[in-house]
Amino acid sequence: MEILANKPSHVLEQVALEEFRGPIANMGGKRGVLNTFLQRKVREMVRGMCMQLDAGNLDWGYIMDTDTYVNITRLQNFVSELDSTEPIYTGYCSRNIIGGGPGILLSAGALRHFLCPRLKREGCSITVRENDFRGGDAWLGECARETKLPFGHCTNEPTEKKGTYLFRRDPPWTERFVSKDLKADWSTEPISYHHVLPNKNIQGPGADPRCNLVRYKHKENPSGFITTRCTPHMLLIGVPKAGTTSLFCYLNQHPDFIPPLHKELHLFAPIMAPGREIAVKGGGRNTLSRYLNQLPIMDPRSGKITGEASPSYFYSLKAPTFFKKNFKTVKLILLLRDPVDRAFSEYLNKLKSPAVAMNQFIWLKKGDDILGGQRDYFGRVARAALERKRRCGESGLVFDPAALGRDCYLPPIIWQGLYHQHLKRWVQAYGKEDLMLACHSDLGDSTQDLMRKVTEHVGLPAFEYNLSLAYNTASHRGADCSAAFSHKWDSFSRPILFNKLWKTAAVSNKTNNSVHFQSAKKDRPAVDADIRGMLKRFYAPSVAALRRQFAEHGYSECPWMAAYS
Ligand SMILES: Nc1ncnc2c1ncn2[C@@H]1O[C@H](COP(=O)(O)OS(=O)(=O)O)[C@@H](OP(=O)(O)O)[C@H]1O
Repeated sequence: MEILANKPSHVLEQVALEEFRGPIANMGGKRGVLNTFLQRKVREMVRGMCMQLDAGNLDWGYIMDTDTYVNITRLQNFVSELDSTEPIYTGYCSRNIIGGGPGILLSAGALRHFLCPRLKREGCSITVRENDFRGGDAWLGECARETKLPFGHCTNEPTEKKGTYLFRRDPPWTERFVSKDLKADWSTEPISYHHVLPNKNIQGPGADPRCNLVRYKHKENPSGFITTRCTPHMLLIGVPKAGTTSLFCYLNQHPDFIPPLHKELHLFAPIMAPGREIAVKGGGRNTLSRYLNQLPIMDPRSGKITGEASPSYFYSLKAPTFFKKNFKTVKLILLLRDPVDRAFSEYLNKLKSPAVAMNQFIWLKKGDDILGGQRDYFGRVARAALERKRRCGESGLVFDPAALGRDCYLPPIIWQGLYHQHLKRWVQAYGKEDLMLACHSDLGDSTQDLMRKVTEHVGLPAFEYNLSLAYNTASHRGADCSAAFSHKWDSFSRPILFNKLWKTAAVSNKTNNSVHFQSAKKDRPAVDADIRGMLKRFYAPSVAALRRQFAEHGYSECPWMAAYS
């Protein structure tokens, strides 16, 4: 017995497209083009089966796409109880056709006596409709009706015993989203299911526990389908200017890590004002779905994970509990840098843009020469921070730009170094097994060791990273290396927002990114010794509190901490 499992090969698609280039160009509406292509594709697949039949090579034909999972042994068992000379047209029965997703089974009888003679004569017509989704399965359904080929052997009809669905519309890991009466018994593996990534190495329906599956409806997907996503399994939560770009870009090299649309998706963006949570871009109810659309689509059986790096999360009041509740399997990483070096790096970065600098060093007056130099401006920031702390007390300092007029305002460049205030929320929500604390200085000579720990922490197999370059350094600023890794996406896995936002940008960035944001690990200008002294005095109590937190929760200290006592 031969089953011709007819996945659309590139050749077949090419043929369909080549033949169709003219009509497609004249058709205009996207749906119409898609419908026509899909219908044409299935017609070519059935034609291929007819040729095999004529050559005496076919008992059964099975039409499926690259996103269909099929257990061929189960399929063979299923057909072994049927007579291939009978006209059989079956699979997932949907109204009066066989739905295409999980595959369509056609017997030699159905092909020989119904479909093939018709295709050889006038064929079945291709329907072009603009606003109606009519895929290849609908075409085959109409063709079957025209030729009076009956459909049957449905295993998903309401009368069937629960759990006998053999051709399923969705993979087992989406089961919990399916309404109760449709729930199947997955202990018996079905013949096939739809909505998987093409992955030839996968056996069986077991899902990866690292995938925390969520289902949501989103506007961006033109088909309007409900979508499932794994929430990020890894989050690099901070701190800004601690080498987060390098760490994230190194991790992107791992073959089992699939990158998101770009670094810093910013589900929370509290930098300008902790407490005033600003969920960037979109806002409101669509925020989470927009966020998820920037993540790749993961097959939970693929052994791969995704994650993202938004250093501002560390300062969010809501993020720790939100992630705990909604991103259930998440592994967090926090890199901490000496707060004075961190502030200086931020200062050097913000100097690039006077407008941003104005925002950051907000107590400077309009007309001040912001780009004047370290001694003037970084020094003024340091002096003002100390003076304000003396006058207002640490608890009296305000971080909200709404309080700009008040003399106790402390701008982000400084308050972001008060780590102890923010760490407490994270250690309350997460234990050591989920929250990894590391030091910026680990990115020096011991980067390989740091990456080994990171890899282990996020549950990936060991990997030898290329750590020769550093990203986002003072001489080569830029926070995004995802484009350099976008080859890891295929048409299934790539983030939905990719199409909208990145179509052209990604292509032009691809080459740029791999060189532009990288440099040799160079020294940047040193912090002036007096200014360092001032800021050290400012941060000393905070670092002391941080050390107590580290001790209490069993973390190893960073080398710079002792220098603050
Ligand atoms: N491998 C390695 N070793 C040592 N230092 C490194 C490395 N990679 C990045 N860096 C330094 O980290 C600073 C940038 O940090 P981030 O990428 O976290 O910045 S950002 O918050 O994403 O903008 C930036 O610090 P400054 O140069 O002091 O500005 C980078 O030089």
